[in-house]
Amino acid sequence: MFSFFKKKSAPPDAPAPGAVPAPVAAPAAEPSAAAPAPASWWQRLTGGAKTAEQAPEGAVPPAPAAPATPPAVPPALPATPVASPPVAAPAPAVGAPAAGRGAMPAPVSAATPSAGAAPPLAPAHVPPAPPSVPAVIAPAVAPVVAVPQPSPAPAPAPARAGWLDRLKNGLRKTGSSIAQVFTGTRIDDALYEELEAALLMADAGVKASEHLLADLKRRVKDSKATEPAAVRGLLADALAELLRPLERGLEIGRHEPTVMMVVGVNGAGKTTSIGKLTKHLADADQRVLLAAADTFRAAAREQLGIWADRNKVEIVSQEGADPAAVTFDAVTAAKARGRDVVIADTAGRLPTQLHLMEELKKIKRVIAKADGSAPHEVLLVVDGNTGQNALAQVKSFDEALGLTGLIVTKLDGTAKGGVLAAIALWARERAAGAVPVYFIGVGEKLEDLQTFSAREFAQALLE
Ligand SMILES: Nc1nc2c(ncn2[C@@H]2O[C@H](COP(=O)(O)OP(=O)(O)OP(=O)(O)O)[C@@H](O)[C@H]2O)c(=O)[nH]1
Repeated sequence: MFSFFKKKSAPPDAPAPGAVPAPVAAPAAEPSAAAPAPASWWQRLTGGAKTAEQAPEGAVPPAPAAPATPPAVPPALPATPVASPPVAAPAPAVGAPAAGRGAMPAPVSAATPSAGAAPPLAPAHVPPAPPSVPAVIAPAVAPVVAVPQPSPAPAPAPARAGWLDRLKNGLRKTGSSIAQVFTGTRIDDALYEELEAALLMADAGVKASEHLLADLKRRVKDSKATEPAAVRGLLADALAELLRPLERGLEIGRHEPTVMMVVGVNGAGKTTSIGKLTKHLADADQRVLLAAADTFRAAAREQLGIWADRNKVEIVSQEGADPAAVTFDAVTAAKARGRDVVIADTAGRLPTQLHLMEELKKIKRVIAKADGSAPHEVLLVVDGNTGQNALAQVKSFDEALGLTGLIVTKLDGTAKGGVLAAIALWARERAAGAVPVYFIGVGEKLEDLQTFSAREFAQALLE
């Protein structure tokens, strides 16, 4: 079973979890500091917050024309929202009852969008009614929230074993694997030198390699270890400790909707990761709306459209439009329709392409005009194959946009996974705190997007 999200911990200023009421009639208004903390997706799932306030897709108005440019100020009603044509999608039956996951019937009351709140924007296609809350996990009691814990046990559950093997195989693809260093009989300078070389080969970089070696020597001394095999265990501890600040679960539900902006260089795996993420969100009864903010590359829009069709979620997409305008309309529509999550897929770009980086900043600014608290996540997708270059990308995109999370892809095919140690070391010095690695990609299949566990990753790197 794919375990994707952790239960959200209560925000520091929120009332005690038990006192958090399920938002039974949440409007699409921007959250204010004084408002009670909204329930997480998990809370809504277990607290039954999906209620009649949801406008069924049957109430979606027809598609008008798209704006040429993003509005300068956030209008209550966008004058000309995006009309995105269906992307080779068979139109699902409008108003059809939800099938599959839930035991409870889909909402049937079609709330007509109010004239003052709902923008007349239409999605590329209208998915069936949202899946209902499975009865088996809908207790009426207030939900319990818990802080995500790093997995303490090195022995993975069978479900994780498959992808862990792929991760290990990928990370093993170096001529001198780190594990080989510990096959000798003595702990001496030669062992440490070999280890440093192996860490550098794994693209941990000079600073992180030196940090790990110094930490390891201290641990060896403290534990009075005498066998190289024991040193390997101590290195796993040191690495897991270094990586731990990167381990944090993605929270959904603090905002309605949670708006995510996904950025990265060309081919990093943005669209694929969005597709996988969308699938898992949809499976968790989250109503997702995608924004195809790569408006110039037809293939990019089509690829996202295919994921939207597959997952039966809405997409806002328009060829040649301003990416910021498309994103603005997507956020506005999601707010009006009470969607849970908006994910904006942006075009790939190098951080050195300054005009394109300016475009990303503009998208971010315009999202904030549509929803003052958004974007709630600015996610950078980096290709693990790029090694130290991934660190450079993280730094550059962070400087331009202020990242809130990372997705590191293609770790199934790289020997350069050590770069995560370099990212972790950099994150220690970051004024705004560590940027978490929400997910890692270990293949092209749906189940190959996994949550990041510092301990598991450390073990995999050292095998
Ligand atoms: N092996 C492997 N391949 C991946 C992974 N994630 C993505 N890919 C592949 O990487 C390629 C590029 O992925 P895309 O999702 O198109 O990348 P993108 O960042 O959206 O690309 P642009 O839109 O051109 O910027 C595709 O062939 C994906 O299947 C992963 O974790 N492992």
